[in-house]
Amino acid sequence: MRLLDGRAMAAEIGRHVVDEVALLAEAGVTPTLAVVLPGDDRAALSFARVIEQTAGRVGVACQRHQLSGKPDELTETLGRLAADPAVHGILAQTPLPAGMTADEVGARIPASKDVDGMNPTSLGRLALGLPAFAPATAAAVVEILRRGDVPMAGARACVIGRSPVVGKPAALLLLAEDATVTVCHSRTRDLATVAHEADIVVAAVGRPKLVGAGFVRPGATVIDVGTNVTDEGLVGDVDADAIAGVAGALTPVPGGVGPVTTMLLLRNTVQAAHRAR
Ligand SMILES: Nc1nc(=O)c2c([nH]1)NC[C@@H]1CN(c3ccc(C(=O)N[C@@H](CCC(=O)O)C(=O)O)cc3)C=[N+]21
Repeated sequence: MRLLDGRAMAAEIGRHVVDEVALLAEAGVTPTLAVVLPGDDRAALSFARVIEQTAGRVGVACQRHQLSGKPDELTETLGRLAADPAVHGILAQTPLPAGMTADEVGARIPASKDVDGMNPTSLGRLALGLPAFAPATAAAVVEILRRGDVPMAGARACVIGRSPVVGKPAALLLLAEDATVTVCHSRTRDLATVAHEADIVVAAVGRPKLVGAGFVRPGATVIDVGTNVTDEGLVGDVDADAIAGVAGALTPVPGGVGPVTTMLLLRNTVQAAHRAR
């Protein structure tokens, strides 16, 4: 089984990001990303730290806005960041405060700063195949397949998970690459059998080690989007040991989708800064 090295791919993308940052610096602009943490969440906090570290390496400025979980505070913060000309990109991390939906939150992020593709307009444009910022995690899935030379056109892809920030946009992006896409979720009957049909399996459900050997057709490519923070550390949605003898290729956790997601978020921020000039 081939391992798809997300760290190496992120480093390669990062070299282009650094060049773009240098062009902005000549114009006196520092690309700036605001990371909003709506409440207390381990996965969200560790993502914020990873973003800050990576941003520092490529020359993107990062602001962390840690909130207390109150919906009003989130609304107010997003309004302020939307109006601030020094902020080029806004990431509102999930999980969101209870009772708030991703589209409701996304609507408060102007499309021009919507570097994680949460605005309903961004998602609608994605669905229509029009240019828009795509959610970074979903974009990372396709970026890894492309850089890993995994053919998408005509391939059968199975996306497990239908969240607005990962599963749904990943399905749209795979469709735009001419894959034949099946979207599975918690109510799917015979999930393993459906996944077993696929050439590409994308696991984005947030259930540690859900995807075992029975889900994977011999030689299939498996993209593990899961970043479950457990007592054993960071664990993916895929049982890597169980599928090692079956899959053709796999993204490891850590070191797979995560680093590419982070770099694409920064690339989007730099692009937003370019467009704001
Ligand atoms: N609107 C929104 N968009 C997100 O993309 C989003 C979110 N909300 N909420 C939280 C989760 C979590 N998430 C991670 C991304 C990368 C790593 C990452 O780079 N992890 C490293 C390991 C880091 C470590 O070792 O701690 C890796 O996989 O190699 C982790 C977690 C994005 N999320």
